[in-house]
Amino acid sequence: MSELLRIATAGSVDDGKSTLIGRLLYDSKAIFADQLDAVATTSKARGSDAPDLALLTDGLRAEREQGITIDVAYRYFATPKRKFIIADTPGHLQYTRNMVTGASTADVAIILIDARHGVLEQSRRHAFLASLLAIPHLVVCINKMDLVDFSEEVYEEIRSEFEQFAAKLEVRDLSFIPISALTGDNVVTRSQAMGWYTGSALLDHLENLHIASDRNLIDVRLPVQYVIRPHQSRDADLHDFRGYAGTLAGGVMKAGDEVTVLPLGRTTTVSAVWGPGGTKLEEAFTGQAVTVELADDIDIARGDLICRPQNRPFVGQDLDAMLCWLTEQSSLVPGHRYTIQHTTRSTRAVVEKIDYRLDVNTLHRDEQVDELGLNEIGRITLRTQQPLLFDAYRRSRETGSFILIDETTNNTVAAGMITGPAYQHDNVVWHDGAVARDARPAPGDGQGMTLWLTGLSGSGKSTIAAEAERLLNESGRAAYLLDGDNLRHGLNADLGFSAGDRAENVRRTGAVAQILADSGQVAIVSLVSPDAEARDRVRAAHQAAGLRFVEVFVDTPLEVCEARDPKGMYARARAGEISDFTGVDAPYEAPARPELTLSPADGGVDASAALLVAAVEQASTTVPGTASETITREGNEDD
Ligand SMILES: Nc1ncnc2c1ncn2[C@@H]1O[C@H](COP(=O)(O)OS(=O)(=O)O)[C@@H](OP(=O)(O)O)[C@H]1O
Ligand SMILES: Nc1ncnc2c1ncn2[C@@H]1O[C@H](COP(=O)(O)OP(=O)(O)O)[C@@H](O)[C@H]1O
Repeated sequence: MSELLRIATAGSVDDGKSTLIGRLLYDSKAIFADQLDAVATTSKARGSDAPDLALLTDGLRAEREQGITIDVAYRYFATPKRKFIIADTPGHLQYTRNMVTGASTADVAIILIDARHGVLEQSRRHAFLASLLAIPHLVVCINKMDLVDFSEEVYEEIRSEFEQFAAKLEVRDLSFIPISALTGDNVVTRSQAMGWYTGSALLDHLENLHIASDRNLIDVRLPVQYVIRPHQSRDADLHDFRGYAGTLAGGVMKAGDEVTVLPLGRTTTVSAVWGPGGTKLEEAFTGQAVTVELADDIDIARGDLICRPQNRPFVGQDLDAMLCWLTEQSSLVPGHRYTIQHTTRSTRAVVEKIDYRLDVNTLHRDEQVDELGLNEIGRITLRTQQPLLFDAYRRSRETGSFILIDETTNNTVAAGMITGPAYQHDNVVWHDGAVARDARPAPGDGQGMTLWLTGLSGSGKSTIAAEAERLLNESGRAAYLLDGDNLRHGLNADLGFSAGDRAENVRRTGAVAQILADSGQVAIVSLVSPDAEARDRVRAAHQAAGLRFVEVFVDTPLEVCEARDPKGMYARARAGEISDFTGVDAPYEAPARPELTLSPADGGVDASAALLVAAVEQASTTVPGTASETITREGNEDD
């Protein structure tokens, strides 16, 4: 089955959007002969020999002009390689609203720029929206190249200006193609007139865009849409059937999986997964409609969510979100009550405050606002009557988005993208405690410190750290393991694996470790933490607070980690199912001067854990807050 690509187009009619869509349909022979004839006839009647391809989408435009029922029109076409859906969002003023509604499921956004005019305000707006909506791929088509003599300089100038702006946004994959939708240059076939351009034509680019790894296969999320109860079926075989139906919003689910049902929090096992038409599935993936059976009878209702016990969404009533206001009939006013529709759950919500309104052209934040009007985007704090089960939109577009409905008109008035749970962090002041560090009845000898294990996934950090934690506690020394995977289920559940998120992961974990160390315990951190500078910042913070910090490099070669592959992650990364995987397509910076380096040559988990315990003993003799020296190994002083 060829993979479907959802495309959102951005650009006004003048930029050549209709012509481009028409050209894609025409040159890929995706339109019907009678439509072609009609276009040829109309074009001739208007005195043109060449077919006016914009006419192909004119029918849609006419429909739109009559009313506002169709804001976004979808065009389907296919090539032997792939099927495509283009969401054709009309330009003009309604643009923001239409893009927010039409593009939220898009795999790729095409932004059109008129080569004669260069990067305009609206180009920046389109790029911002694509990034806000977390559309994974962005293709900037610099159109009408024929009108600038196919000039490479013009192309390069626009490209560099756009790149500068995009650098301020979170855009993962950005490409540029010089085209002429009118003449067809670089749309379906490579242009003869632009020999200097070595990339592929647009259709080729779209056909080969790698989207499998954009899907979230990690976070299992099944919002329950229907409960199929026993005795509801007249079919005797199905008499005892109790199933939970919905669309898998993330992850992979299969029989035998341990799952937790939220908000109740009961844990059970999946006993079967059914697909549409009652076919039993080996495995179900993100986006598939499924019905699951569970081993235990649990009271589950529409709006509940099935996830993995160790990987849960946020549960809460207070959330921060970016909100786009979609109607001109009213404005968003804090304090007003709406119905919020989030996955399969709907409840009441009050927008508590507008933190700022964002000027999508300049990215300027205006904090002095008390309402949001049509097409305006703002960051808001919202409180719901019932708790929602949500993720940050960056992590999951399905469990991270919602709409607001006006209860009096029943109209959708806003679309929202959740940034995370809302915390009350205004006006916070640090309080010094009344207990001095050395006055604490600390467990063990009270010599708190942080042991920071860094290394590739599969290097053995968690295994060695867990064993060291056991040994230390057994010997009466309070040690607590902060494992990266585990923290990502709670404290760091809103973080992904971008460089920025990893740095934040390290910062937060460092802060928690510091608290534990301050309390007299040994905080053992096991985190890939690939960025040397981020680790150094944690070290500096410890030293500034007069605490010991011991950096341990778990130096297991990539080949060994990959051969171990304890969670099958490397295989998935190599298959392109996971992107930005450390060691595969994301960097790892080894520590320059770690206090201790562990390697498989040490002789196994026990030996490595013993070295860690020895490191704790040795570090305890150093002056806290000073740069620690390399840990010497017993009987192996040269190491
Ligand atoms: N893209 C990518 N890159 C690296 N690791 C990934 C990724 N996606 C998921 N995982 C799994 O998450 C674990 C690493 O999380 P960390 O919090 O330690 O990572 S980091 O310090 O923020 O880089 C790591 O667990 P460990 O194998 O225990 O290290 C992986 O299993
Ligand atoms: N010398 C060793 N040190 C640590 N782990 C080892 C060693 N030899 C084999 N292993 C195995 O390698 C795997 C390491 O996985 P894990 O501890 O989860 O790594 P990480 O936390 O760094 O991702 C475990 O399955 C562990 O049993």
